[in-house]
This record gives sequence, structure tokens and C-alpha cells, in this order.
Amino acid sequence: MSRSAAPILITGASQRIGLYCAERLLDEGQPVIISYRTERDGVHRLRERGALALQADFSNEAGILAFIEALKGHTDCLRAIVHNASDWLTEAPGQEADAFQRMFSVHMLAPYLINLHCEALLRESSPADIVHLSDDVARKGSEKRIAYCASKAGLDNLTLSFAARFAPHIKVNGIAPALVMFNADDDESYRKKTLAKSALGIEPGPQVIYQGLRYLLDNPYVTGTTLTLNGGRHLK
Ligand SMILES: NC(=O)C1=CN([C@@H]2O[C@H](COP(=O)(O)OP(=O)(O)OC[C@H]3O[C@@H](n4cnc5c(N)ncnc54)[C@H](OP(=O)(O)O)[C@@H]3O)[C@@H](O)[C@H]2O)C=CC1
Ligand SMILES: Nc1nc2c(c(=O)[nH]1)N=C([C@H](O)[C@@H](O)CO)CN2
Repeated sequence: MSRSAAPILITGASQRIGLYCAERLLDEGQPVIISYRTERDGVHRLRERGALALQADFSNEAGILAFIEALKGHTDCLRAIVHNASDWLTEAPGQEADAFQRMFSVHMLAPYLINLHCEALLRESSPADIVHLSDDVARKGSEKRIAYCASKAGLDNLTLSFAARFAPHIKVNGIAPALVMFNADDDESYRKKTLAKSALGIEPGPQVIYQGLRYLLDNPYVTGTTLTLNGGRHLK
């Protein structure tokens, strides 16, 4: 009896980019598992479309390990893992150490532990992929989000190490976007200033991330690479 298609896990898919990519994968008949931290309309929509939604908070080791255990209770194989979950924290006065710990946990410890504990599930699928969602800002640093940026730079390094460790069966790549989509509370001044930072000057929307994800999933000869999707921000 043929095995049903192995699911793709997208973390942090209750809204925005993760939700968009989960919906596109479902459109293609791809089974999807998501993690979410907050019960949002997007989670309900994905469940209605047949996705498995597992609640998880990656801000500490216990939450990450609890998610891994829950995931293994639902599947023994994975086509891919997309590490999308992220918190975009600034250094709030007096909260610096907490911010650093949370950024490290969500952007580095969670991908690290999930990759190590789920390697066997990925080896049940061929092809098999890991994709880390990073940030173009890791290229130059960020005075306003020091811990966020450092943790994304560390994530880029995890891409290199896991690509070497898991080859040839599992490909490991990253996507480093600059502005993809604004947040609802971004004011006109911020939007104008941000759009001016790239050569192309647009807010492209989440479809550009899905195009990058599709490329990485479909291409058998790419590993240890981080795709830059930044509108030419490095040219300004
Ligand atoms: N949007 C953009 O323009 C850009 C995005 N990126 C990167 O792309 C990815 C997607 O971006 P975007 O869609 O804007 O991301 P969001 O800011 O919408 O975050 C995605 C999800 O991460 C989840 N999350 C946050 N903290 C935790 C935690 N401690 N444990 C578990 N889940 C958590 C949230 O879950 P919940 O809502 O359920 O609480 C949220 O829905 C991110 O990695 C981001 O850094 C990079 C550059 C630009
Ligand atoms: N987790 C998140 N990371 C990032 C976000 C976001 O909304 N959530 N947004 C950005 C910005 O778009 C930035 O690239 C331009 O202002 C970066 N990371």
C-alpha cells in the first residue's frame, strides 16, 4: 500500500508569511503541519483545510521539547521543516537579557533542537529539506534590534553546519528577506523610509517567500545556501 505524502512542518504559521506559505502548500495538495503560539483565525482556517495545528511556545527549551514530543506523536515522517517562527523584539530598557534569551531560543535553539530531534523523520522522505527563515539585516547588523539580528546571524550559521551534517539525504538552506510585508501598526513615515532602503522600493508580499521556498524544495542541487530576497537593499 503506497504511503501518503509526508507532511511539511511550518513553524509560527498562525499569520502572515507562515500562514500564506501553508495555504499555498495546501492548495497543491501537500499535507501540512503547523506550530502556532496564539489561537488566531488563520489557525482555524488551516485546520478546516486539513492541516494539523500544534500549539507551541519556543521561548524556552521546555516548550521546544514539548512541541517535538507532540509532533512525534502525530507523524513518523516529514517532507520538510520550515523554521518560520520569529519574534521581532527591540531592546526594551531593563528587558535586555530577557530579549536576548528569547531571541536565541526562538531563532536558534528551536531550529537546532527540532532539526536534531527530527532528523530521522526527514530521512523517511526523499527528497527532504530544512529551510530557515532568516533576515537580510544579519548581513550588516541592526542598532535597533541587536539581539534579534545576532540570533538571525546565528541561524545563518546553523544553515551551514546542518547542510554539511545532513548531506546528501537532507538539503538545508535559508531565506534571508528584507521587507516582505509591513505590520498593521507601521505608520506612513516608517513605510516610506523602509521602502526607500531598497533599490526596487516595493513591499512585495509573502508570495516572494513562497517562490523562494518552492525553488529550494524543488531544486536537487542546492544546499548550504541562503537566498537573499531584499529588493536590492545591499545596493543602497
Ligand atoms: N515580515 C517581513 O517583512 C520580514 C520577515 N522576516 C522573517 O520571515 C519570517 C516570517 O515573518 P512574519 O510573517 O512577519 O513573522 P511574524 O512576526 O508574523 O511571526 C511569525 C509567527 O512567529 C510566532 N512566534 C513568535 N514568537 C514565538 C515563540 N516564542 N514561540 C513560538 N512561535 C512564536 C508568532 O506566533 P503567534 O502569532 O501564533 O503568537 C507569529 O505568528 C520570520 O522569521 C521573520 O523574521 C524577515 C525579514 C522581513
Ligand atoms: N518576526 C518578524 N521579523 C521581522 C518582521 C516581522 O514583522 N516579524 N519584519 C521585518 C521588517 O519588515 C523589516 O524587514 C523592514 O522593516 C523584519 N523582520
